[in-house]
Amino acid sequence: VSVPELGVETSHTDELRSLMSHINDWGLDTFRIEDLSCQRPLTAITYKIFQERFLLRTYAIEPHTLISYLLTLEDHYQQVPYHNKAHGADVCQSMHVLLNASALDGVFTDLEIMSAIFASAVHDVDHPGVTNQFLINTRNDLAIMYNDESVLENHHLAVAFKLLQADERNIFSNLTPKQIKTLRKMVIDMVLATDMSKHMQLLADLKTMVESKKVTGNNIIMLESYDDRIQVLQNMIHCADLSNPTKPLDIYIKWTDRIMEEFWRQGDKERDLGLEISPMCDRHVASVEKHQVGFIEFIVHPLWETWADLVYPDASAILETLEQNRDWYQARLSSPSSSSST
Ligand SMILES: COc1ccc(/C(C)=N/OCCC(=O)N2CCOCC2)cc1OC1CCCC1
Ligand SMILES: [Mg+2]
Ligand SMILES: [Zn+2]
Repeated sequence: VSVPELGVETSHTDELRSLMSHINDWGLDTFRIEDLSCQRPLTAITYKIFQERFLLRTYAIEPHTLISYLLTLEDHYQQVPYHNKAHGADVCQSMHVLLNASALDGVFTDLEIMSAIFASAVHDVDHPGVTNQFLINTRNDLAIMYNDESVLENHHLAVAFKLLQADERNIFSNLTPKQIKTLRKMVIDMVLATDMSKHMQLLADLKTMVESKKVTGNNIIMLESYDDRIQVLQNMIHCADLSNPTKPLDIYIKWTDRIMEEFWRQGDKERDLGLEISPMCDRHVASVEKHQVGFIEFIVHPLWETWADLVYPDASAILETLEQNRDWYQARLSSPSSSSST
């Protein structure tokens, strides 16, 4: 069974191929890839990364099996404003770039790298566009199923692994049982770490690691235990998940428009249900710029500053862009407020 060169059927092959040649660059325009890939950004990007890292050869993965899994995975992302297949594709590509930090050169095994790319691609599959708290407050079946604990993140994992059970989609069929066991544990640990309620603990542990950072002669980070290795991978997927404010401003603004629309639709549901409207979810009380400045000040910058310390100087340019973007939103705060999309 033959597969198209870029993994997806498109009439824009030349343009898509040229865009894909920037797969290793921070700030790749996921929205343009969404259009050029005929609405298949997750399949196109993940397929390219697997090829770029020779993972099909290393793990004897059939191209059509990988495409079949990725297309089905992509179809299981819901059509919600933010947590859709474009976000999955964006986090996957961002993780791919973070893994290339020179401070991490040769640190992770191929299995750990494949686990990280796979975890990123699947990390929000079947996201319903509402928060864990909303699912808990409305006694949603998912909250009942997962006893209010990391409800969404447990669901994303269950869906991702269930899709692997079909032979024609089982991309890990040629891994040894031990490899599959290790990959499954690492993917679970990484996706569960994208639950925002784990943020403070993750960041505290990362800071401790940075303070006691051990490096080799040429500034490569030394990670001896599984706990140390998975902690770095968990922080990487968390950084990738919270990377929108570190991207070129025009791309960041598009992500802001999407997350706000998703939050406001949740607020609309809460209003209709007579529930208290969650913070930032009331479209009639919008302060988009203020919330983004707060998000960067209290969550995103502390995380990325610590990450930039760990892999110094690899993430310095990213931190620079984050600070410029914060200043841009800050400046709009003091001037007469106008919608963030203009
Ligand atoms: C571009 O703006 C944003 C991008 C991403 C995110 C978040 C929180 N991503 O976190 C991953 C888990 C997640 O999505 N959750 C779990 C907690 O509740 C929120 C939904 C928030 C953003 O902006 C928010 C904050 C300031 C105004 C709106
Ligand atoms: Mg998530
Ligand atoms: Zn996410």
